[in-house]
Amino acid sequence: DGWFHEISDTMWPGQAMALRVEKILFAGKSKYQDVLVFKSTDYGNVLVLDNVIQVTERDEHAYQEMITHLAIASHPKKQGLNVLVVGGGDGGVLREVLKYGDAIEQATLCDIDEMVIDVSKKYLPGLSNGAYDHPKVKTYIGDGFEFLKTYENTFDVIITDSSDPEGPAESLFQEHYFKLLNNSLKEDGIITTQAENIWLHMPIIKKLKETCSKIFPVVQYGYTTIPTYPSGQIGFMVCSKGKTVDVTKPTKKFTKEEEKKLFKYYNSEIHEAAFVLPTFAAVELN
Ligand SMILES: NCCCN[C@H]1CC[C@H](NCCCN)CC1
Repeated sequence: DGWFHEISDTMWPGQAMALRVEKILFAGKSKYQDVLVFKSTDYGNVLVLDNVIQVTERDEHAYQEMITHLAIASHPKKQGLNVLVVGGGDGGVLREVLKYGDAIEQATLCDIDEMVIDVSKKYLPGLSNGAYDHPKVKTYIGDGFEFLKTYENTFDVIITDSSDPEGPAESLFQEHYFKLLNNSLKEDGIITTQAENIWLHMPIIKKLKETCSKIFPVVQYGYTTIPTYPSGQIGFMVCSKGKTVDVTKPTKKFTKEEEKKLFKYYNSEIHEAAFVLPTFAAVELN
């Protein structure tokens, strides 16, 4: 019928986001998952993995900016930042990391699926926006879980930009992974992970917050609004290794002019507002 329907009986039963398809641009199978890219009539190009919408050109900033800046903008360190992205092969998070310019010493990305990086560069070039060719960027193809085991006390910020718990990213939701993250962080280090939707996944979010709270002194669930993810909202678990770090307050102050130039979604007010929950979620998570 010329429409893509994001149907999942397990992850979002009885509902589905539908996008009208103008043209299929790529359809293939990587070592890990089905990869589809189509040109939509109203949301730009769309990347789909195993029938789950990952990014659309029209609304991807809402996710990429918030998962990145809730962490980096609240980090106490302002120079020499060493940032790792686990997953995020589409390159959007990497683009956001580089907006800190000279404050970034090194930006590393580790994604398990090279096909995602290749098709994103080709069909959604605005996401990485050249980040993969930046001198401060290093890219690894591999399992983020294994990658982290080789780094101790190395990163100031680790962003886990993963797909859903069902599929190749399953291990990135387990307690052991958060222990690895903690071990790879320097003091005062901050992590953010994709942490699901309050309308659909309260049990997963609650479990994730409990798991993180065993390991990190600071654990906060913050969220963004985004039309093409199920129920139009998705959150991030933002944790700090430093108990005096308040991840709900940006320490990096951009001017209003800078914010208008740099971002489509993020600003210092929405940074704080992102952690204010509707009552049905607050009673479960606070
Ligand atoms: N760099 C952007 C990748 C974004 N990952 C996606 C985030 C949404 C998710 N499905 C919706 C999850 C439902 N709460 C798939 C992976």
